[in-house]
Amino acid sequence: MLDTQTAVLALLVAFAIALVARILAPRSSPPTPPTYGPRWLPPFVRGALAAYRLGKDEDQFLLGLRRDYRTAVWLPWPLSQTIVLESEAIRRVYQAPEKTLSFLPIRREMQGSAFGASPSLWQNKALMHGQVFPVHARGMSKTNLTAPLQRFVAVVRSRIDDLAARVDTAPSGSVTIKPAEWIVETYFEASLAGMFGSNVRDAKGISRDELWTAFCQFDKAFPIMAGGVVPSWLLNHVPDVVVGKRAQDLLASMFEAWIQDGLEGLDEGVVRDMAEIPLQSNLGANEAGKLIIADFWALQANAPYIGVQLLVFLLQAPESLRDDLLAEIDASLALAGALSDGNEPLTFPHLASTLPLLGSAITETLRLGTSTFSIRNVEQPFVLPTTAGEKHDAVVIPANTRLICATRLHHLSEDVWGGNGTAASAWDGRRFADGGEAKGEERGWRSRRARHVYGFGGGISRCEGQHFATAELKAFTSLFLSTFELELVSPVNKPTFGELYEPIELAGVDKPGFRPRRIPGRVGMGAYQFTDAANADLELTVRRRRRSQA
Ligand code: HEM
Repeated sequence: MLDTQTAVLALLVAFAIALVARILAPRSSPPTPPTYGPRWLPPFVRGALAAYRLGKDEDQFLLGLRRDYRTAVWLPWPLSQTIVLESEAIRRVYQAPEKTLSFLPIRREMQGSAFGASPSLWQNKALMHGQVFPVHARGMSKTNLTAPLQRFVAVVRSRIDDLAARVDTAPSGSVTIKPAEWIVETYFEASLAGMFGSNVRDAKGISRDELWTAFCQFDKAFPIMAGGVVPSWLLNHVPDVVVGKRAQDLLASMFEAWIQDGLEGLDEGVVRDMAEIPLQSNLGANEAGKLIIADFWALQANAPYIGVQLLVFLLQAPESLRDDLLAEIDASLALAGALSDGNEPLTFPHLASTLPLLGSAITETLRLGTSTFSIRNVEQPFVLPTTAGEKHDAVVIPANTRLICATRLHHLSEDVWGGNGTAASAWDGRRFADGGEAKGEERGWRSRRARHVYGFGGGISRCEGQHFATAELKAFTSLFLSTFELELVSPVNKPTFGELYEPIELAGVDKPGFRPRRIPGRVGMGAYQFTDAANADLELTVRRRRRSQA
């Protein structure tokens, strides 16, 4: 029989062995994210189901993913990527360096798959990584975009003058315009002149309408060509792609002819620098033309549509916000002074320092008016923390796979944006405007939160055009609002309202708000664009602004 002392000793030894065994035991690595869809279906059916549901209703699909899978989920072929769903996990992705989660190989590949560059250009890693990307990044800095911004503002001023002349000669003193068309066209023309100069169409004799049509056709095909979901053997049979590639050819030949003409009208800048790279590598003017299709597309595919949304939200916002905004704009324009000797006073520093409330409204519009799938190649296994209450405290995304971030979910998160009596889904133009100290807010808290909006994407793939785009939006909106009194013709009681518009809540407004219905299927592509029917329906009454006598 064992005495008590021996028994205690045996227990202590057993405990010590168990402890050592536990310490020495190989740690199990976190599991990979779950796979989308019911277990009993084969993976490709689950993948196809995910693709179908994503295209049908992006928001509903994404919100369902977060409810069912929380941090991340693997979407099988044809999507073949992990989708990251939670805010903290997305932040970790954006913090990761190129060597862990890479983007440059994808950016290079897109030059071929979406913009039509030949393999001799896009597969040339030394040329792309050594010249194209760094030259582009340098060219897109604010200091190198001074002249493009001046040209942009000059075209905006002249289009506003033309509209004002129409208003002045109208017997009623007002005209009704289709704002979605007029605003998009204004941004299109002004930013084209800004970045490419005014003569880009001339060498090939392409009209404004032809260029606009080519852009729309190319842009429609872009998500299919760039998405990498449709296999290449099928791609050239998709009708939108056939039309889009024809438009791509037209754009390439227009840019080619212009480049051969010495880029008439553009003395310097990022577009000229980009065109020089293939020329100096003896790849020819057509290749150079294809390279700058990327700039042309990036310039036009987002900013005009944010411009329309911003105006639609502002014109439905509480009157007090609009009054404060007009006062801010008047002060900014007064400080800038008039155009003198062709010197444009609306410069980057001026626009950045004088329009904080407009800046807040723009950031808020980016929050609710975009959906971006920042994409990465996973170079090394990447661990993501999960949220409280999940079965495991981390998941690992395996190497040699792809992941995308669902920024739309972060933008709709009540945990991040809710509280303060304003729902995350509501548009609040003051959300990022400081001045809440009297309500106990920390100084600068609101403007600091603007960094957490991912309308321009994030991390190593963040939009290189963000400064130019923000300046465009500030310049256009302040000149437009300071010249005219604007009123949206309410579509609310039209029988087609439900079909053409979607509801949106606006902070401080009792009645339901609306915005034009977005194009379905254009998922994760940045700014929402609207259906043609909604664009054609939306109307705006424009009259001269009456300034109150001080
Ligand atoms: C409000 C307007 C704009 C929005 C919402 C926007 C949004 C975006 C987004 C979401 C991305 C991808 C980010 C990611 O994958 O993480 C992107 C990339 C890019 N954008 Fe913009 N953009 C805008 C305006 C512009 C303009 C005006 C230009 C050019 C002047 C431009 C040039 C680019 C370029 C060159 C890239 C690619 C950067 C890269 O591949 O690393 N963008 N933009």
